[in-house]
Amino acid sequence: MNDPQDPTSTPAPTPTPLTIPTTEARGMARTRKPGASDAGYRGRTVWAVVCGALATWTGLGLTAAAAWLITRAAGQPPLSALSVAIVAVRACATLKGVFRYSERLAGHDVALRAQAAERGRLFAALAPAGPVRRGGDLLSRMVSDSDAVQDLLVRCLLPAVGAAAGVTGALAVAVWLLPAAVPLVAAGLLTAALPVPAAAAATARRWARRTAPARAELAALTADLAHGADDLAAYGATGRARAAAAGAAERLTALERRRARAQAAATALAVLVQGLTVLAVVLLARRHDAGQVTTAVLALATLVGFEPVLPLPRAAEDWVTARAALRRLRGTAGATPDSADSSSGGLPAVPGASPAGPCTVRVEDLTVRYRPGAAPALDGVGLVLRPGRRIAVVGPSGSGKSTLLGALAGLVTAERGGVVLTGADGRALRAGAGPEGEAARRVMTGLVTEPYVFHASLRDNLALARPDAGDAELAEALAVAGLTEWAGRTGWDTVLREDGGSVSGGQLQRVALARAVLRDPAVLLLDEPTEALDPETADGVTARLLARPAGDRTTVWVTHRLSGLAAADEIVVLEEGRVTQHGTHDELVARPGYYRDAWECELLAGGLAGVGAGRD
Ligand SMILES: Nc1ncnc2c1ncn2[C@@H]1O[C@H](COP(=O)(O)OP(=O)(O)OP(=O)(O)O)[C@@H](O)[C@H]1O
Repeated sequence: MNDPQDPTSTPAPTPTPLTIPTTEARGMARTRKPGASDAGYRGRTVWAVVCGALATWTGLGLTAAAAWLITRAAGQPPLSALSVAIVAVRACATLKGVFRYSERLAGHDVALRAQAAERGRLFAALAPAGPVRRGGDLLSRMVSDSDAVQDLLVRCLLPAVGAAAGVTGALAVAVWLLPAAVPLVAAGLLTAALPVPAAAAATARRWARRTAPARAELAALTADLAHGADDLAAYGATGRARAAAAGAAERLTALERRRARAQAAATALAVLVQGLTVLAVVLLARRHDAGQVTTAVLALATLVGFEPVLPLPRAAEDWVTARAALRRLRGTAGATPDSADSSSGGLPAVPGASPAGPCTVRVEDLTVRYRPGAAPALDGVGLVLRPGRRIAVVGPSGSGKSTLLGALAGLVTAERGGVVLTGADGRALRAGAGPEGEAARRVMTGLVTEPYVFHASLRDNLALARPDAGDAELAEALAVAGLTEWAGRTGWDTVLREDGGSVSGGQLQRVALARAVLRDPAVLLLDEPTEALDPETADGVTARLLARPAGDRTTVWVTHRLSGLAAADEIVVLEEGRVTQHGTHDELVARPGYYRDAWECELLAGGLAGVGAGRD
């Protein structure tokens, strides 16, 4: 989705496959020297700019020479008197085409390379943060905003250079032929080149503010239509939802039409200035008795000098959009772990770096309230999660389990207290937003948001969590999630659908789980990893998760299902936002309370009777 708060946000284009580098490509990317590619960009950009200017000047030369040739030829002079002009016309015509072609080639080449590099940088910045961002947002930034890098050069910089060349060329012709016309030509060209584009940019900003809410509304209704299609059909509400989306589309179209009219008015104004300037130049040349040839050449050179200036209002509008997109891209990269390394977050030792070695997590008086006045979702929770422990969090629905995991992942803001992660090196980080929180999230993350599969291959969907993972590690993560057989049938390189349409709910959940397992952070957070699975599969996944050698890794997982929790080192029971019980399975079933009641209910439900009998 686009950022509805950002007025210059543009709708995300049709999703294209999210191409995540394969192992080999990632290797190549690592070995490429950044300095070499930067120098390559600069060289190509300079070449595009030079060719653009030369194309404009040769175009001017072509018009001036042709005008001179035609008006001189009217007087039927000897052919030899025209030969230089004939050669000039041919040379300029050929060179103009060559320079324009070279400009387009070099410009688009560097723009597409820069765009690809920007997407690579963005991906590299986002991937280590783990599965904490929604795919739509990621895809929008990968596809839509990184287009801005391309637009900036092709639609903004090159037109601006062309306009500057046009202005200087036309002024040079005026200086050469009729210096008295210079102020007039300069005034006309600068009016079309400066205030008109500035006005167009201001108008673009104003209209963007008006269209952004309409676009956000349409995006939300369209997403509802796509993602909620089954529910809408089940309740006979598809027609209503379609009508609402169509209404939003019409409102947006009406606004866009008015915005296009404003854009056309800016271009028309520039054309009007062009016409008036040429007319004024002709009148001035006549007053100075400049002669037919001079008047014709001067008028046509002025006319052609305006040509590269006319696209400037459009370029100014594109500049507004591109700048906003670049700001968003910088914001994304700025909030990523790589850039977080440059910020201290008020901590000692290496600024912004994650704690090293085994990590201890202290949850101190954690109180979370989603709305002022509402009951707290967490109320003074205090816990110490030691390295290497496997800790299950259980409790009734709405007791605050997901909120606790969200707070550990730094996705939930605490009203009071907080979560502090301390590494073996003594370095402490507070979970939350900002660079410090990002650094904490690098080592304390996992499956904490709704599972999501990207429009990418199974391999790339997994590699999102660890781009440098080898095939053996990918296969191991899949095995823990119980997806080995499915992966064998589906194929590692089959593209999965972004909306999860090509995988079942349970498979989607397990792909996300495999991703979290592959990431293998020091503190692995899992929010109901077996939620969408049948009891037998869920038990298998839990058993494999708990059977993995823990080492120093702490695993915190939220679950409703108590089967298998005998293997957990600790069980935390949350009720109404408070920790009411804390101990091992055996300790908790021996005490009256929520855990024993829930355990007995599970046994009575029948599915676990065998497991319970086996244990006892
Ligand atoms: N985004 C939110 N906005 C407002 N209230 C919320 C939000 N998320 C959770 N809550 C409220 O906070 C409380 C705790 O919710 P939470 O999702 O953490 O519980 P839970 O134990 O994970 O529940 P479940 O087992 O049903 O997933 C609930 O009363 C819930 O309604």
